[in-house]
Amino acid sequence: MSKVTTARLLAMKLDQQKIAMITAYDATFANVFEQAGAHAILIGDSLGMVLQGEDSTLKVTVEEMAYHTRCVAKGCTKALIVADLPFMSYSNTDQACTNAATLMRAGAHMVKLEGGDWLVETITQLTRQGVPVCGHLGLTPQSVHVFGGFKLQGRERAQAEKIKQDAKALQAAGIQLLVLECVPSPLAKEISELLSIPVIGIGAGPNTDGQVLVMQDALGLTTGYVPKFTKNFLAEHPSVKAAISAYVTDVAEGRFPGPEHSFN
Ligand SMILES: Nc1nc(=O)c2c([nH]1)NC[C@@H]1CN(c3ccc(C(=O)N[C@@H](CCC(=O)O)C(=O)O)cc3)CN21
Ligand SMILES: CC(C)C(=O)C(=O)O
Ligand SMILES: [Mg+2]
Repeated sequence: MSKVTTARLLAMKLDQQKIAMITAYDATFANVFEQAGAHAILIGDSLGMVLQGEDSTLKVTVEEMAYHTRCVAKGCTKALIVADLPFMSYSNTDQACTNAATLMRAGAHMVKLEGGDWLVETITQLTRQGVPVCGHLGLTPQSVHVFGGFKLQGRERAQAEKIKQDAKALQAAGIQLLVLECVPSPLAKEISELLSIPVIGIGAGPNTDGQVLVMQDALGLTTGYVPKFTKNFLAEHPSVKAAISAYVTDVAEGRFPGPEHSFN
């Protein structure tokens, strides 16, 4: 596999080849995952939960994200490296630019931020200044206390319409990738067809342009409550590399996610 760029991900959407993304937080796993064929590696602020043991992502700092981004970047030569801007690190355009610069200097190729049309100006500025941006809609974990828990989003008609409008606004502002988390499968399908950029789902059914999973979930290591949209690929495979290769091919061939991993 040659170097993955945003242009390559767009070409994959047009060719109906599914994109496989997975989180990683260090050089060792990032390297194994890219060898296993993952197209993109996400340094997710989920590290607050899976590495730090917190019950939300809210305490994660830009410095912590930069440290893990540096670690991942050392282990990767091919995958697209996407880093989350953490909670309250992009409250205004200047703050977003400063913090995005820190993550890009740490080795990210793209930054991800959670939210809808209120981010239009921020996305416009970031992209103008050379920072590729990934959006994140649906269940945005940084808003867990607004939602009252990690709950499915977009079930009601008005809520679904808002997510759709936000997706269009973010695309118009310049995002090159969108993560759609925990929404009904038909809504995710509709948004994936509506947008020209690739849409990566998690708990969003099989009809998106790709999938993302938290690595601890994909390897069956998550303690406590395991979200229904995850699958332990290590259960049926002899090594971490084989497990993630299976994830990549199951996504490519439409075997993952199945109905048991999706909300209808
Ligand atoms: N291990 C792990 N996996 C993740 O996917 C993940 C994290 N951590 N931390 C950051 C966020 C939080 N996420 C979560 C966490 C829990 C649910 C969850 O419990 N979902 C319920 C849906 C409940 C409903 O029906 O509304 C589920 O059954 O999956 C969803 C997303 C996704 N991200
Ligand atoms: C669950 C994914 C999409 C994420 O944002 C993270 O790992 O932080
Ligand atoms: Mg995140």
